[in-house]
Amino acid sequence: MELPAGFAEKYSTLMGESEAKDFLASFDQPIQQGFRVNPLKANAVPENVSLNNPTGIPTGYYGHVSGHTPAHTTGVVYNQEPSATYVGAVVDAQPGERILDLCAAPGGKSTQIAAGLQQQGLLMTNEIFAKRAAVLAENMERFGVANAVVLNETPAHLSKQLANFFDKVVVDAPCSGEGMFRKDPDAVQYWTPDYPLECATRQREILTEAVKMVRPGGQLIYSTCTFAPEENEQMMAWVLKSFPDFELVSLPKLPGLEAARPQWANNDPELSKAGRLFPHHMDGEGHFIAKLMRRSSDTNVTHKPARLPRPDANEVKLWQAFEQQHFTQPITAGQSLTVFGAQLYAVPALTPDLGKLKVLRPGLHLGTLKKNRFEPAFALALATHPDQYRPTVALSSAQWAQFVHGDTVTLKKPTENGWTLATINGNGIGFGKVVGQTLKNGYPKGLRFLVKAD
Ligand SMILES: C[S@@+](CC[C@H](N)C(=O)[O-])C[C@H]1O[C@@H](n2cnc3c(N)ncnc32)[C@H](O)[C@@H]1O
Repeated sequence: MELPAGFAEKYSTLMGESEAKDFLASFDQPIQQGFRVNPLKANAVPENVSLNNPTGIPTGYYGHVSGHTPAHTTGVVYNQEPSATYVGAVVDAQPGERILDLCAAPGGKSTQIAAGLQQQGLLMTNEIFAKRAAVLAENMERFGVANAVVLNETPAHLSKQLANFFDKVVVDAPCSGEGMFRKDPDAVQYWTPDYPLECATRQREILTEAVKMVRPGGQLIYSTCTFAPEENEQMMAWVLKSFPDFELVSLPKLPGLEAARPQWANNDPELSKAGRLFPHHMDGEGHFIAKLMRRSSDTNVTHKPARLPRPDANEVKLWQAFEQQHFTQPITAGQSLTVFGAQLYAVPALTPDLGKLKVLRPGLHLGTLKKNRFEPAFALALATHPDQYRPTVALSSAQWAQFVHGDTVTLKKPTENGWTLATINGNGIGFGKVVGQTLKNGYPKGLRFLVKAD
């Protein structure tokens, strides 16, 4: 690979000739692809994929799963570069926590965090760019996440509204992307010797807001996919100096994860608590990960609960009638509901007042309120375990191909009429309305595709 001018020289100076030789040679090695399986789903083992997991991330494997497979369309897998899966492992989300993923699109870390939360607690997932935020929302839906609020905001707006709120704030920072050179040729084009410093300026701005949102005793997880010390060890040295109530904490021992290099910053030995992944030492791309703890203080933090537009009594009745008819147990008991236009959402229990923040999804999209009827949403289908819902219809592979193409599916025998959860390999793929032996297609128009024969 042709590396940008000045890159090899920089790392030869930093690493010394001997290590730099191996490091630079790694750019000519093929990349490793990876994917994670989704523990929120049934049968979370994709078909036709050999499972190979030397990283120690329990749900992470080497390989790639096509977007046009039952496993991908039902949210059983998320394709993610192996090193990137380490960030979620360091976040180590636990059921019940409140977590903010501040730079979240397209959703690799957020879907991994959601898996750890197991639908309990709150994930606020944010992306500053609207188009990327839409992709984030789509991935959260496909993964079947029921306890996420998706936002399209600046870090500064968020920190004004959500100071001291989160148990964990994740900053997977926009960076110079040196660790992605092998995977993304655009990253090579962008790079100049000054680019890491430009990125570092933006990272300091983001971190200045991020620290405000960590509750006392909470954690800040910072990661990049670059080798540049300016964005890594030097950034952490700056955090420790600028925010004295934060301290670095040791990372879990994971294969290939090595200590960061204090000598690339101010020699503070604390910096070695952060971690690095190098492609000449492990089978993945370059990453940096650090975990910081905010020392506890007496700050008494209270946040008002979400104040979102409520559905009227008739609208609530329409949803409850649907819920009673189709779900084996109520799924929104104790949760508040909100309406955005005609769209009904279930708001995650811990959601605070969102003020004037730009909200893309205030929780799980339940469906559309029509005059005297309710139409369930795609997101609800993907978040519903088939055991929770009736009626369901199990599609064959050929019927699944018709369904994701948007075609009407003819069922083998007549089943109960009405809104039916179509499934494949034990997971929901969408709702469709059954009339006799016909399943009318409810697969979203924007997601439809033609399954090509091998
Ligand atoms: C490394 S990517 C995030 C990848 C994501 N966490 C994942 O795992 O899929 C960094 C993200 O930060 C966003 N970003 C760019 N500038 C930003 C800013 N000033 N504040 C917050 N986020 C920003 C980018 O649009 C990008 O989506």
